[in-house]
Amino acid sequence: MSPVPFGARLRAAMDARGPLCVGIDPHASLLADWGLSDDVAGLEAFSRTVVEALADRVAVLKPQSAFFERFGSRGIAVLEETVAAAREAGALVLMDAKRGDIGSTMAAYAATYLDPASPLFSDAVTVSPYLGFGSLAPAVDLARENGCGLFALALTSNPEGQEVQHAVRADGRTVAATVLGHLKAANADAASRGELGSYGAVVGATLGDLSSYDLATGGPLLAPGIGAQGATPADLPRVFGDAVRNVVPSVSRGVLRHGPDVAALRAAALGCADEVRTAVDEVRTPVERQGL
Ligand SMILES: O=C(O)c1cc(=O)[nH]c(=O)n1[C@@H]1O[C@H](COP(=O)(O)O)[C@@H](O)[C@H]1O
Repeated sequence: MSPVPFGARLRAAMDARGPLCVGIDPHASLLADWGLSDDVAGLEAFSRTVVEALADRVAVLKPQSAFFERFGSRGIAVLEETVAAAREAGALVLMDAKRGDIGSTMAAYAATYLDPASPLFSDAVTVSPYLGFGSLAPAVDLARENGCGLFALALTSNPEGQEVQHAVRADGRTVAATVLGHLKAANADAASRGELGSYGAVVGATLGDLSSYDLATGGPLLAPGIGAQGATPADLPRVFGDAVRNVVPSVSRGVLRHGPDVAALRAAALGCADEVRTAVDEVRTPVERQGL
């Protein structure tokens, strides 16, 4: 039997738990604020607390691999435990690794995150299309095979991204629009079935008006930048327009700063998910609001 596609699983999770992704970003400064040591023991305590607080109630958890990798193999071991525990508790895990390389190497990255036999197997992974979208083909294929998803960097939340992503090609399209076009093609099958696609774009919530871009890729739009980078849930309709229905807002420090108290972490995440729901409801028609 073929696995349920990631897009369908994500839609179900967002409907059930609210449209929110919380990042697990164990910054050294957060470890200190939580009274934890800046070492593997601190990393482990931090990650376990976030999973305990949120994995059974938010739609998506997004461990940021860099903060685990900085502790070497023992940090990766904590990452493995974190992914497994979060999935076990019912969250979808989006590994934030932003991988990208030539196709033959990309196949190994794809196997790392999207092969069920891998200790880092996740529901989805962030990828960089800046070696050419076609170089991601092994990840696109493996994701399809295993019911996983990808989130390709299209319009990132950081201002430096513009020099690459807004660059205009010889045919007049921007680089970012080209990435969005590839994702739309990859999601076409799911769209023809009326389902959310499994191939997402990363589009920063910090970017202001994006009406010059076709964000209707048929897939999810991961929107980092809420909280510490200055965007708020109320900004989402203005930034994403009608595409806001497919937005998965992502917040890391804005929620994590409420730890280590489990109840406070939960309250922060659920409060944020409620704010997102309210903002998204603004652009829904009355018929959609009644679920008709
Ligand atoms: O792919 C991402 O998640 C990502 C893309 C992007 O454009 N901007 C961005 O901030 N991120 C990640 O989202 C998280 C943002 O963290 P906060 O600023 O603390 O909410 C970090 O882990 C970033 O690496």
